[in-house]
Amino acid sequence: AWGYGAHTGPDKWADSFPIANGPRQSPINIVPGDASYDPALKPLVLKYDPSTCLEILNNGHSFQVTFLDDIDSSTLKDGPVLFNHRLKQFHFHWGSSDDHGSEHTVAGTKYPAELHLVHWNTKYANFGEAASQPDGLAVVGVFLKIGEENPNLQKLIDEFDSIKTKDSQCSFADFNPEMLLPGCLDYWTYEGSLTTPPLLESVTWIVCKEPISVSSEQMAKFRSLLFSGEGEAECCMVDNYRPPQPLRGRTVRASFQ
Ligand SMILES: NS(=O)(=O)c1ccc2o/c(=N\O)[nH]c2c1
Ligand SMILES: [Zn+2]
Repeated sequence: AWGYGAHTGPDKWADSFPIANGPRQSPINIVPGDASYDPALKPLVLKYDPSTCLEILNNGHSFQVTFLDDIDSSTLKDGPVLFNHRLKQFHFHWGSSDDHGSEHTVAGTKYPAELHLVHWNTKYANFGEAASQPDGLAVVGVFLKIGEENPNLQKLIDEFDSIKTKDSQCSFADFNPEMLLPGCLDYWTYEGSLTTPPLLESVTWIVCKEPISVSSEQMAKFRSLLFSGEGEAECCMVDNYRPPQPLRGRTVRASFQ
């Protein structure tokens, strides 16, 4: 099975998932100077309902908070997308130290972590269907930057003792992911893919320019989660990021000047 280790990591994914070498893979290095400002891009409209928050889990690749997506209560509209999208889950990617860990980079700058809010286009029946369509998913990426302790991230960290090992989960309610968004929703957008297998080329990426804060101590708590399952040799969940992939002629648009 795929992972982030020497024998299972990103350089090996193409063996089982040949699309890894496809024309619209993610993440990418965003070069602000090369991005083209598009005045036609609308402001992002993110409306999240905390009552749709279901559980927090460790899936062996990251930790994830999943949402009830059977009605239009937590949605993404406008921005670069033409249709309404529903929030399915959010998760993170991070490094083994504070100087790296994000998937996207900005002019080569690596952030210590990156949040992904995963939404699916409601013109399709469900996430699985949407994930196989070129316009099926919209993922909002938010960078984490070392600074003040983030009380909203702390609400997630406080659950980590219950989800330390692979395939553990616990119920988690009334969390509003809006609290994890930066104040300014200026973004870059481009057509890309899932950054983990199956690496499907179905994602409109929406990467926020402004990071949110996380303290170094909070990042250390992220690194206390385990890739390994209960009763297995402990393997710290760190460096669960794919490095930037070739742009292959794609245009990155900016919603701001
Ligand atoms: N890391 S990512 O591109 O946001 C992402 C989002 C949703 C995903 O679902 C997946 N398998 O079912 N992989 C995956 C990666
Ligand atoms: Zn992700």
